[in-house]
Amino acid sequence: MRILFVGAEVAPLAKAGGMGDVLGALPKVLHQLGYDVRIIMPYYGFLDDKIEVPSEPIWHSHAMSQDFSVYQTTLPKSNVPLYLLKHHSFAPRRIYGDDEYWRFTFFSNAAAEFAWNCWKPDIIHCHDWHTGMIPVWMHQTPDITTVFTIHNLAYQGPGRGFLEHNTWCPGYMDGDNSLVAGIKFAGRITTVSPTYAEQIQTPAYGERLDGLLSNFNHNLVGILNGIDMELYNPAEDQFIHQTFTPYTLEDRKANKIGLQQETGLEIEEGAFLMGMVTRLVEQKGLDLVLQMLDRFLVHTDAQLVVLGSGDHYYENQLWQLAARYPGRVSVQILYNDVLSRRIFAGADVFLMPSRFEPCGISQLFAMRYGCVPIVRSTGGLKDTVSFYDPMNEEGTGYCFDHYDPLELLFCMIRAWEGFRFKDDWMKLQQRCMTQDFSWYGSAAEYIKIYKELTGQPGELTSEEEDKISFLIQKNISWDLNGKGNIDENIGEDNTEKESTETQTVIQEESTTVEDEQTQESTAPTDSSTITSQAVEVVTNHNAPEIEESLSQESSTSIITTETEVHQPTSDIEEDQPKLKPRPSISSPTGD
Ligand SMILES: Nc1ncnc2c1ncn2[C@@H]1O[C@H](COP(=O)(O)OP(=O)(O)O[C@H]2O[C@H](CO)[C@@H](O)[C@H](O)[C@H]2O)[C@@H](O)[C@H]1O
Repeated sequence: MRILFVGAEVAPLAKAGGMGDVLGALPKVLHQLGYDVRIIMPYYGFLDDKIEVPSEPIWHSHAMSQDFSVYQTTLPKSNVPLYLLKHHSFAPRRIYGDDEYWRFTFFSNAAAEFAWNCWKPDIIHCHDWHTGMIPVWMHQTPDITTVFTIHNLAYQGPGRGFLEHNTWCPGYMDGDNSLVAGIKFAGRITTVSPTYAEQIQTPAYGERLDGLLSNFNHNLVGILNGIDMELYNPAEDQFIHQTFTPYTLEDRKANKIGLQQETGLEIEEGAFLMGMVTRLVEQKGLDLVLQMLDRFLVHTDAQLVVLGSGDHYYENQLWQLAARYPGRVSVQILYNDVLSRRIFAGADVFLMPSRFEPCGISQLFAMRYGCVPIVRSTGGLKDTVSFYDPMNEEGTGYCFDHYDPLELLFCMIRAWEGFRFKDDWMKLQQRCMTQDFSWYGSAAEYIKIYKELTGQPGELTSEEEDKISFLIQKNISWDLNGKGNIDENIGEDNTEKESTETQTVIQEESTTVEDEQTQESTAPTDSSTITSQAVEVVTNHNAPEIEESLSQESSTSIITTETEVHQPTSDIEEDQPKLKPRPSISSPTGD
């Protein structure tokens, strides 16, 4: 089956938020499971710094009276073919900007031409408003069907008037803007969590489309996002101060100290350190934080580090907060992947009190790095963070229901108290870190949809089921993807060799990013745990064959990785100063 992903962001090459994470990870997993999946994205001006692209394009054509070319390369750390669509409007070194309606309408149009005339897929998987017109155009192409994923209903794209003026709106087209067009004409509509799929059918979350979505609910399904567990692995992450696993949480402390040092916070190992990594927009619940933080800080030893950029209103408010609490509140107004990882690895808790949240990826990264989430139970946050019950040693985070500053305050107080019970806290962190946030389970749901839409039974083969359960086991067991010597237990395995190669590459880059800060990059392991988990893994009778077929895939991946792994992950990030110890308030210019 041939699947073409079309989207504006693809991590680690071009990412402004969570959609980029999805397009950078899900295709890799589908490819690993044997599907011919490819991605097309704009050839942004900053991509040449991040990836090697052949000098000759593979195809030329035109759309909306404009010429464009397509270049072919590979998604970093994978064998997934990646097509880059080149046009002068994408030459500026940014993803979004004033002319984004025109640019992305053009991008969709050119991607449709590509699918009709260059590489014809069975399925086009479209993402957000940027690609909403593709299902309309494909409506009369019977051998190409579409899946349309809504990452955020709040952004709906250009209206009907703009679309009619700039591109082809066929007579049968119906819909007021590009997002609505996608909803009405897609073969299947998906959104990124089951709870959000329910919520958007109600006036409170429907962004005026609740009626439409209720009408289409037979065609709407919520599939939870995952994360790239390989790229975000605290046991191997060379961008953090000290690698660690759930079984070596003592080592995590070095990350807390390092974070306090480089963000200008008081160096206090016992302080309750809260982190936020977020776009600074209304959605993310910043007004709740701003309303109650004074009260919390006055009565506790808490510290807060915020990394984000977005609305000036929130930037200003956060700066003022940092000015009132020097050494206790640090506000970093920038986009920086390295610092985000260090916050996940160093903070004790992660704040995400969102007004609404389609899924949320940041809380998944936080849990993966043992940073306990404090969330409002809405959308995907409700589906991914479970209520912490210390008595029964269950749950993974602190949750509150109503969008109310006092509820957030109580929740933070509970977390601050819980933090004093060190043994329980460590178990809570371990539970967070051993959740399955991989893409495998969700990829299976997408595969079923792709199959149904192409006229096959909407179920997995037994071989696919075996492979997926093996891979899930591998991800949560902290051995195969960590530094365990699992190869002694299940046949031939390239894991160790690969990690050494990857480490060398990343270590080199780490030196540049950290400005000559030297670090010991040991990956601690607990051999007894690893051995017992290894025994668990080998009980899967198909494990050796599956492992062998997968190791072929991943060993080639490493080779393609070398040039790309070490690149900065955002177009915005590269214009930012390198990370150094800094005072607690930073301006966008880094002054
Ligand atoms: N200043 C900064 N520096 C470095 N990294 C930063 C950053 N600001 C944000 N990020 C990163 O960007 C991503 C944000 O993803 P989220 O899913 O949490 O929210 P977002 O609203 O962008 O995504 C939307 O799409 C995704 C994907 O479907 C949904 O999960 C989500 O609910 C929906 O709102 C994370 O990887 C985070 O670490």
